[in-house]
Amino acid sequence: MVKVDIDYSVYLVTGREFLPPGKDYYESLEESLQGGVTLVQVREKDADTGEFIEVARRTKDVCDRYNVPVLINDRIDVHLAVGTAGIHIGQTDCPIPLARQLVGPDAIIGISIGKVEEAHKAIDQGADYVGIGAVWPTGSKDVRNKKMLGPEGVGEILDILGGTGIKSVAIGGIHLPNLAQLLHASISPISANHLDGIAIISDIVASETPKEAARALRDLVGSFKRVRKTLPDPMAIFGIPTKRDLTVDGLVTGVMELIRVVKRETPLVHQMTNTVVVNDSANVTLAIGASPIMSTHPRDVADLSPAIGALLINFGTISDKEGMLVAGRQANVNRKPIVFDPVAIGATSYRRETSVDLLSHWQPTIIKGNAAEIGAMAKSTEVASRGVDSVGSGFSDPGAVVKALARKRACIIVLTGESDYISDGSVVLKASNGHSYLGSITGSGCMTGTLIGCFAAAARLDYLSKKEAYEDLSQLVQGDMLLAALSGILVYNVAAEVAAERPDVKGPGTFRAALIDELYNLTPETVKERAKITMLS
Ligand SMILES: Nc1ncnc2c1ncn2[C@@H]1O[C@H](COP(=O)(O)OP(=O)(O)OP(=O)(O)O)[C@@H](O)[C@H]1O
Ligand SMILES: Cc1ncsc1CCO
Repeated sequence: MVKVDIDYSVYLVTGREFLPPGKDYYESLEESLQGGVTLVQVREKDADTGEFIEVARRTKDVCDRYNVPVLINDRIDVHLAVGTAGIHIGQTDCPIPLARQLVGPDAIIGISIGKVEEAHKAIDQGADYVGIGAVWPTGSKDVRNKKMLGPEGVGEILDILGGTGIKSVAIGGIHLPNLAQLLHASISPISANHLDGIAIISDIVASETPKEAARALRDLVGSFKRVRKTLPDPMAIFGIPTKRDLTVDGLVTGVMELIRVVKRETPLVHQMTNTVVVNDSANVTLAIGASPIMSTHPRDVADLSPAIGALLINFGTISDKEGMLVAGRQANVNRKPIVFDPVAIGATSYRRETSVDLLSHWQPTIIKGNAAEIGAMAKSTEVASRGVDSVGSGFSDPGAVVKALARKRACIIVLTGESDYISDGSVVLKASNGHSYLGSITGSGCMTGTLIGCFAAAARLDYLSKKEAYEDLSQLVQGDMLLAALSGILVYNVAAEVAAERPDVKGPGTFRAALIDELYNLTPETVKERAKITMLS
């Protein structure tokens, strides 16, 4: 098989030590090939040379029957003896230039990399593919002293590889439940380069049913790669090929429709939020026509996940981390949208660390924050915070900030303030409704997050009910999440304007009650009349 024809989608790395008791290695291998493994690497850490050659030879015999190439881990002599397709080497093994001299131009050479500098070196030295990892902690390799890359770290490396023709697979801690998260969140921010596949050991080798295990992984990777090829705009984060009308009028019509969907479907919105706003958030959810459930226990949130329409994670009083880890992961598995509100993230190192931890466990759909919070997420020093509040005049170019962060985090970004900015990494919207009273009540931003969650649930239901909805196994969420974010922002701010104009509203206290009433009474037509939206790109 020539190099360019090699399919890296599901790259099995063997490990006889991981076989379930009583399972024969060759039987397991054959079943995994039947399930759709596309490439095999023989990895024998303890075998002596004679045994390694024997295992490699028999592995190649089995793989030849499925037209699947075999690579050898580390041992160029074993590769030469058996005549496999190539080798895989580590950073401390034989250097690529010397290996190339030994194996010749037609053999595949792949190398493990975990850093940006190693990616540059692999390019310079002419690697055919790189194995990027470890993405997450893994039981199959000692990675205690290695930095876990997470999907975002993989994305940074993919940007370096973009346009070079070098293929890429990710490795380390990859399992079916986190695969869609990995594929989606590692799409590189600048060049929209994506993984060519995943390298898997235990999920296949340790399985009693390797055929089914391999098939499930292959179907998901295959679905992802197929869809990425056909996207009209690879920079649009969620890449949903719906016929979105990208004009201000089209967006407003979409918002009006989502308001109706919320009222008609009453989606259940699971909220893990802070103790300051929990009651107000439940009330705004009811006022708009959705149904709130506030729950934090890890077992309870896992049980709830299949039934909810969307999940809000707001770590304002930062006390339910365990539950947040479980709820977010389950939301990804069940393909439910997640709105993440990293309240006061810039204020303490504990909050920053918690955010890193949460976001390495699950992929958010929408991140919403004020200027200080979005600034901290973007590692910008332009805006300062005072506790939960943002201080100062904000970003000089807020549109550019939200767009870049949307690409970096592979999700929708919402920046709130006097004007709000929303981006999916491609489009940038500015929404200028609202009232200064919103800055004078506590939890104003938190309630915005709640409403965005309600509309994310509605957008998903709306998508699933339509004829053009299609099944993509790798989709992390379904539905127009840019529209959901815009809907939450518009509805909240238009209701605030109407409330503030009421003669009985004398200040923040009466405003707070009036705001819930006006959310309850709000019609799609009022939103259309008052919406102030500009499309910045
Ligand atoms: N001066 C203002 N004029 C118009 N709208 C505003 C103003 N201040 C805030 N808003 C609106 O209020 C909502 C919350 O935004 P804000 O940036 O105040 O959140 P926050 O600082 O996170 O709030 P909190 O920490 O109290 O939850 C957004 O929908 C935003 O558009
Ligand atoms: C005041 C406050 N403190 C933690 S969360 C919260 C609500 C507004 O963000």
